[in-house]
Amino acid sequence: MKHVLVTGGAGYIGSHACKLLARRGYVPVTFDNLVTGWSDAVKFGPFVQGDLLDRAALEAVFARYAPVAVMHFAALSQVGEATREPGRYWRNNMAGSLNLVEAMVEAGCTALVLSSTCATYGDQDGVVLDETSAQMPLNAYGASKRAVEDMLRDFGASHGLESVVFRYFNVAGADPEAEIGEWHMPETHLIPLMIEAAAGARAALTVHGTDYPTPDGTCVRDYVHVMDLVDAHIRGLEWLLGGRGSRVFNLGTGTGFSVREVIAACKVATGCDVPCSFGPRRAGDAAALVSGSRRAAAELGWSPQRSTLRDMISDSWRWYRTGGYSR
Ligand SMILES: NC(=O)c1ccc[n+]([C@@H]2O[C@H](COP(=O)([O-])OP(=O)(O)OC[C@H]3O[C@@H](n4cnc5c(N)ncnc54)[C@H](O)[C@@H]3O)[C@@H](O)[C@H]2O)c1
Ligand SMILES: O=c1ccn([C@@H]2O[C@H](COP(=O)(O)OP(=O)(O)O[C@H]3O[C@H](CO)[C@@H](O)[C@H](O)[C@H]3O)[C@@H](O)[C@H]2O)c(=O)[nH]1
Repeated sequence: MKHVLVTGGAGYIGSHACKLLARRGYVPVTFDNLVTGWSDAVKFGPFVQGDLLDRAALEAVFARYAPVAVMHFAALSQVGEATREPGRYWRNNMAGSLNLVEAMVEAGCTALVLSSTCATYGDQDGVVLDETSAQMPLNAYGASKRAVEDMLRDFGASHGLESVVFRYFNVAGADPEAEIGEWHMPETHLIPLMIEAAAGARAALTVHGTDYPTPDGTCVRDYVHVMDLVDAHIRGLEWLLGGRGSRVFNLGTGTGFSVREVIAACKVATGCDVPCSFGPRRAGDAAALVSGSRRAAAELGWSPQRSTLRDMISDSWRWYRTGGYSR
């Protein structure tokens, strides 16, 4: 059995990756400190509770499981928090990833799939964002992710570390079987907050900014279903295990939706009104982030199957109605 080390496997995207890895015959070994994750989300393989900043804990996990590759999801990832606490973001995301990569090199594990983000592109009005676009992050979150990408290039050149870097656009939805889903405490992401408002668990959704240079004044994002996203990760893993070398891929559908459009789709998918209030812009937000690349389709054969607003919202709604990890 091939073990794959999944950092952040107790989190939203990492837990969905574990489910798909297990289904495809791998043993996902979760390494997570539970800073934003849930032990209840670790259902598909062994769990090692540990911190990326603890080098000895990382060395122990490589010695025990000898993973063939690493999927590296563990990070702090809230744009607003990163703007308020840049030091925490640089330490966790950058220093933590350095520890991980050094432990990999020492253990002779040379394949890494990285969660990066379109937040590394920053706010490039009117520019089609593909993998060759300039990276000009607006906040410590995006900057720390760009730095990890740079670090991987150096470790590739000097230590033979091969990496597939995925720059995700906005990830949404949940396991259609509602075994796992998105559950953050506190929640900051649009779709789960909107669902709480639709369910009456929150007084209203605050729309952050209505004066952006977009067709309806609210921010535009490219939403991709978490199951489609983790399917790309398996393809990236197999690309590396097949010896095809380091590569960067955007993961988005190429279609952008404004906050107002997502709210309208929520009303249709759930049959409930979404009470809204309208507030100022949120610090660190770009006006529009939409992928302009077909590289993942062309080279990995990736084809999103559930990334419609209807499916993403319906799957999140179903998961929310089961009670999440608060049950
Ligand atoms: N959700 C999105 O829309 C989105 C978009 C782009 C990129 N990403 C990236 O995808 C990855 C996963 O995001 P998510 O939404 O699942 O977040 P999440 O917060 O649900 O999961 C992150 C996991 O990492 C763990 N973690 C954080 N720091 C750690 C450390 N030092 N040591 C061990 N574990 C640690 C947390 O406990 C958590 O379980 C992140 O790297 C994020 O930057 C997410
Ligand atoms: O209560 C809310 C929450 C969000 N938004 C807006 O909704 C959009 C999406 O916000 P959110 O769901 O918080 O996602 P992003 O801030 O776009 O960030 C996500 O997507 C990035 C890539 O775009 C990733 O890097 C991050 O990890 C991930 O959190 C943004 O325009 C927000 O301003 C609101 O209007 N009200």
